[in-house]
Amino acid sequence: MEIISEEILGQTIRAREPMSHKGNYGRVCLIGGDQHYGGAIILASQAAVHSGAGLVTTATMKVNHGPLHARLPEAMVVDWSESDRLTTSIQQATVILIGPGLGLATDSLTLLKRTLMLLTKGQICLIDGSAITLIADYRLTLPDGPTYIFTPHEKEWERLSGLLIENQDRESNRLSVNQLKGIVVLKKHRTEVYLADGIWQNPLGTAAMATGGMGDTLAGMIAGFVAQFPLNNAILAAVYLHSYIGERLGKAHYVVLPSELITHISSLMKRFEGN
Ligand SMILES: NC(=O)C1=CN([C@@H]2O[C@H](COP(=O)(O)OP(=O)(O)OC[C@H]3O[C@@H](n4cnc5c(N)ncnc54)[C@H](OP(=O)(O)O)[C@@H]3O)[C@@H](O)[C@H]2O)[C@@H](O)CC1
Ligand SMILES: Nc1ncnc2c1ncn2[C@@H]1O[C@H](COP(=O)(O)OP(=O)(O)O)[C@@H](O)[C@H]1O
Ligand SMILES: [Mg+2]
Repeated sequence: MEIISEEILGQTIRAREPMSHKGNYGRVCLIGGDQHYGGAIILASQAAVHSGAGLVTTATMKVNHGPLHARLPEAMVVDWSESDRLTTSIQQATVILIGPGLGLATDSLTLLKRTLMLLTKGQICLIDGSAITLIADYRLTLPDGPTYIFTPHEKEWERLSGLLIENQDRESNRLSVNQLKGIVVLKKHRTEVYLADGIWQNPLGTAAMATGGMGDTLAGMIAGFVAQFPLNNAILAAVYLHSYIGERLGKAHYVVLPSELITHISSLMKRFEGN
């Protein structure tokens, strides 16, 4: 197992080409946020925009549209029950993130199944939060073609892999990840990233980050990073930077609010950008 270091940031985050435009920085479609968990998809969307994703569309329950737009006018919104618009948004996306605040209702399950069916080769699909629990509970199979990134916390990983938290050692995790045919970011105090060809551990992070919405924020950051940068490095850099900011804020704050962490992403990306 290798340890992620600060160099990953300069190796991954590139200075922008002067002649580039928003279309060069990825189209991210985020799907989630029911009547109880609108905050989760708002945080994920903010994190994707602040990480530099070129175009962000958020498909969420209609009740969340006003709150989302009030905080993040940069995002486009789609009513997740409008199936034609949703289909177009998914088809046009280079990166799809599904799960933050999606909930476990029948409509959420239907939405997840429909999203999975629409995915095509070359797209990157991040699966977080409720989407992980639904895939585990209903044993959904994922179509071949897209690249999948799962971002479970330990309990979600227990549901998905069948490994009890106390049995989640690296060898057992590796075997389960291999069966999933995806990348797994196993979130905990020292998050582990299971890539196809190696396991990386995040050396950063603090208990000041143990607050609702922190994982939704990471999911949005990873979505923004993989929309712009090469896959494996993008995941490692997003995981590292999320905790780097969390640790810094944690020195002066008892608890780090995800919405505060998000406001620091872009300035730190600028500080660490490589040529
Ligand atoms: N503002 C919003 O809208 C927010 C919306 N959210 C959305 O809510 C949805 C449900 O997600 P969820 O994570 O809150 O609930 P769930 O999947 O039941 O897991 C909790 C269970 O797992 C256990 N557990 C064990 N180890 C753990 C670990 N390392 N990290 C965390 N938990 C661990 C834990 O143990 P316990 O607390 O009982 O000790 C408990 O039994 C999802 O869509 C998410 O996006 C949230 O992001 C919050 C902010
Ligand atoms: N004690 C801790 N030390 C380091 N990081 C933590 C700690 N507690 C939580 N985190 C981080 O916060 C995030 C929590 O994710 P998750 O449980 O999915 O939150 P939520 O679903 O509420 O957004 C993960 O990135 C995790 O690594
Ligand atoms: Mg979560």
